[in-house]
Amino acid sequence: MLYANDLACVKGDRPLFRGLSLRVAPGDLLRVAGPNGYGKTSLLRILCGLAMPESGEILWNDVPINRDRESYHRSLLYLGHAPALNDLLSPLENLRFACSSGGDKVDEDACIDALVRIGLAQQLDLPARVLSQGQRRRVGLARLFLEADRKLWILDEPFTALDVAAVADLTSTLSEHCAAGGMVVLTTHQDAPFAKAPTVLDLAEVAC
Ligand SMILES: Nc1ncnc2c1ncn2[C@@H]1O[C@H](COP(=O)(O)OP(=O)(O)OP(=O)(O)O)[C@@H](O)[C@H]1O
Repeated sequence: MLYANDLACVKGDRPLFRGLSLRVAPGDLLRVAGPNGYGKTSLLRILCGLAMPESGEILWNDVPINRDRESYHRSLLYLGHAPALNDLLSPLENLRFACSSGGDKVDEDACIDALVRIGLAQQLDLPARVLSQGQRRRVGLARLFLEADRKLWILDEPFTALDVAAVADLTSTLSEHCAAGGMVVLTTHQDAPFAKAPTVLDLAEVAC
């Protein structure tokens, strides 16, 4: 379970939010909402341990995340808002690199299956620089099929640039992860067709 208690965040000299607490239990899908610049990405990076809050603490299974970062990061998959691709590498090479740098053993056939499943069968060997924005997004999202054993998925704008069918597919994948006892925290500015509406945390309510 992920638990954040009384978080405050300051960027530069500007306080973004304070008094923010949240709890994400197995099966939960939490949508972090709020206008541009209210701190959604900042919060997700804090929850991942990539940035420090001004105050407050974050616990994973009752242990502060900075006390056992390795175990926390083994349970976590974070996809940032911009697909981090090397333009010179193919989708397959990018996916293998992303998985191996995350510490996972990389099975080439599984990577190919994941890319085919996400709709990139025709683009497996193209350099990433020629991919469309939606295809670039899909390369990153293919990790979801490879890392389902990571309980907590933290996803920044995962629906951006996806077409209607891909949005529906991703919605199903996220729902299935939660139904299997996983947890999802995401940001999005668009409505996605979840069968069960996510819990919403609106940063406008804790903004400074
Ligand atoms: N290093 C920094 N120094 C100063 N300000 C920063 C820094 N990093 C982020 N900010 C500011 O913090 C605010 C929150 O940024 P953040 O990316 O978390 O917002 P967001 O809610 O995710 O926005 P969007 O909906 O546009 O993606 C913005 O006003 C941004 O300019």
